[in-house]
Amino acid sequence: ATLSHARYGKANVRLAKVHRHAEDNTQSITELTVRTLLEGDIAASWTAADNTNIVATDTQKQTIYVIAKQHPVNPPELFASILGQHFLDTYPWMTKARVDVTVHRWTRMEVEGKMHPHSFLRDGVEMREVECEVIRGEEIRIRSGIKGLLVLKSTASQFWGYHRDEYTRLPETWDRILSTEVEAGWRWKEFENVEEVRKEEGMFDGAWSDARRITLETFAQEDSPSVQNTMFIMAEKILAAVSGVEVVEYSLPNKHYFEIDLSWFNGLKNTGKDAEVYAPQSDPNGLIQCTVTRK
Ligand SMILES: O=c1[nH]c(=O)c2nn[nH]c2[nH]1
Repeated sequence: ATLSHARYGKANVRLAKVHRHAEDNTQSITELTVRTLLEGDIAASWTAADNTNIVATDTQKQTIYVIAKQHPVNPPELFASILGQHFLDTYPWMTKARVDVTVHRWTRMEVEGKMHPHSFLRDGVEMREVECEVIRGEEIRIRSGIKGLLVLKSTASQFWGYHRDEYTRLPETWDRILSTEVEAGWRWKEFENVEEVRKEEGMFDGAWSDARRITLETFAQEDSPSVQNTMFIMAEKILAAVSGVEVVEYSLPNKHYFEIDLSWFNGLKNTGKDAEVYAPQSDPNGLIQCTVTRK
């Protein structure tokens, strides 16, 4: 048998970094979940039970804490690049470091009309994501994204004109509830090295807030003819807004809210334009995905 591919590391490494701003006596906090995966001259551990070149996953975890202490953890794209490069610089037999960083929300509290200096709330499970690959002798590849952003609109969503045959039961609709949990990603141009990532670090936060704003605004403002068309418009707008991004991807579940026919109850109308009480569906869900490039 042949070992065709091998990588290993530590997943679900959680850390929180407190930033103390002496200038205005406020503090902020960044909470991350980090995953590292290393590749290189490590096959012997799998094939010959020789662990000589294995940097223990615990060592990788300890390294994450040290690098988070010694370097900025924001923007997460820069932190992931620094961490990935550290592994290649420190272990010459490693050829690739994949570092994934998830940023959890701690939104500053507003208390008595003022932004509180050191209190925050978790306003949603929404996460900011970064996937970074640092490969020896190649450019740094970074993909940023949003996950878990749950949205719903109660109208201005349609779905009609689709193929119909003997398998089709779904009635066409010009007015439905639309809900999805946004999973969006944007792939950056390649970076020569960590220094180039650092030089352009200002664009990552802007891209994330542009992508989030565009997603929410487009979702709300489009009288959507389908999930397909609306997500394509979102992707087009992100490409137009963020010059450093080359590819935008969306994966949107269609989290259905079904109308409930109550006509069995003395003819009670609750479908079509009379629909008010709906049945939210945990499953199954539609799943609509796309990749949109500049050209
Ligand atoms: O927006 C939608 N796209 C689809 O492809 C689909 N299929 N069923 N409902 C749907 N809604």
